[in-house]
Amino acid sequence: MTFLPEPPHTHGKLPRSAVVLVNLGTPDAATRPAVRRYLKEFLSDPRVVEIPRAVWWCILNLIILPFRSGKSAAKYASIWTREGSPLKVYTQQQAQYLQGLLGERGHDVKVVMAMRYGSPSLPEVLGQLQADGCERIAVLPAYPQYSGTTTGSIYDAVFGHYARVRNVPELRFVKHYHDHEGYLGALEQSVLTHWDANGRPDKLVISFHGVPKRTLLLGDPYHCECLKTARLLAARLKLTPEQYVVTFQSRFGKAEWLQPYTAPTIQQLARDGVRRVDVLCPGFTSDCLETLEEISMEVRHDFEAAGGREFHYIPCLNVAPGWIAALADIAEQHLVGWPTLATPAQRALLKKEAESSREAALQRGAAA
Ligand SMILES: C=CC1=C(C)c2cc3[nH]c(cc4nc(cc5[nH]c(cc1n2)c(C)c5CCC(=O)O)C(CCC(=O)O)=C4C)c(C)c3C=C
Ligand SMILES: [Fe+2]
Ligand SMILES: [Fe+2]
Repeated sequence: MTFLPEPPHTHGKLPRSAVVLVNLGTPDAATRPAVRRYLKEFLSDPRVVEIPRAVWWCILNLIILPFRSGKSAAKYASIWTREGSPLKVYTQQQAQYLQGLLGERGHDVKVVMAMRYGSPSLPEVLGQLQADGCERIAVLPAYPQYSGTTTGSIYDAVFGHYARVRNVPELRFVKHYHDHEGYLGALEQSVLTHWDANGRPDKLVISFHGVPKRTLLLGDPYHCECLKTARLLAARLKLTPEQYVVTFQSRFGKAEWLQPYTAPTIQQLARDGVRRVDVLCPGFTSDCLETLEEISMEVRHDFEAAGGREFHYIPCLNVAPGWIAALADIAEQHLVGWPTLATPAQRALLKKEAESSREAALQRGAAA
């Protein structure tokens, strides 16, 4: 075992703190080879698929990758933007706005984003932070609900990277924020804004990404955290149990996943005469393939084909100001005790930097 080379040490240089916002990852392009590369890395993770390795290697390489890559690439093409994959574009913007807001709150903290699969990879980003002199790192997964398949896997990748590093920084990990006031408040605000503009549905469908049911039986808290998010959000929206339903989407493979499944539930609602459904996906903090294609295209079509009249997809939190404020609150709660608070002169500089980064982001948005 050899360790990675250390960056040169400079005496007297002030160590900095950093927040790494980590999301799942996405292909580099909406093409068959790029999607195949991404799926191979993602689906080879033993946290994601818990089948004996030799058996899974055969299924993955001989069946899944040859058949799924092309189909998935076509789906990605339907949501791709000029700037790239929505998941990556939003995560990048969130990191930028978070850096700006933490700066406005007086913190001298570097905020960067990383992807668990694909690029920019965790080893790449963590290596760069070390080169930049960051000796305190807070890892902030983009998943409000903890699951071993997602958050647990990010932890693995961080530990795996530092297992190869001699001078390991001080580390903190956000585990979950499924019941965080700021997160719930941002969700509530996005639903109310949608309802103010469009009226209310007959049923609100709160759809989370599924996981195999086996993981729940083996102790993964994800299902419980999803139900808690939904219950707390419904209470804020003053919904009765008849006015909303919690479902699980994106089933993969033949095994049973968490139920009820989103698509069949929504089809049944249409058959039962429910005229309008609104769908919210609070487990995703950025819009992505699973929301923009699966929910807003496929499930919308299923609902309408089954006789439903009005289907509304309520977008993810993305860069909503309330969400960026919640991210800043969550980050601050994990920075406690670290010397991130700047002097008045540094604060003025941070404020100026935040303003120019906000302007640059707005100009990029206007140009896109
Ligand atoms: C095979 C098992 C899978 C598990 C378990 C799983 C859990 C899981 N995933 C997310 C969030 C996202 N998943 C996304 C895409 C996606 N997910 C799987 C499979 C599992 N996910 C696949 C094969 C794919 C790729 C697309 C496809 O071919 O269908 C995405 C979107 C990525 C994007 O590029 O836009 C997200 C986000 C969570 C939160 C989760 C468990 C809690
Ligand atoms: Fe997934
Ligand atoms: Fe999907």
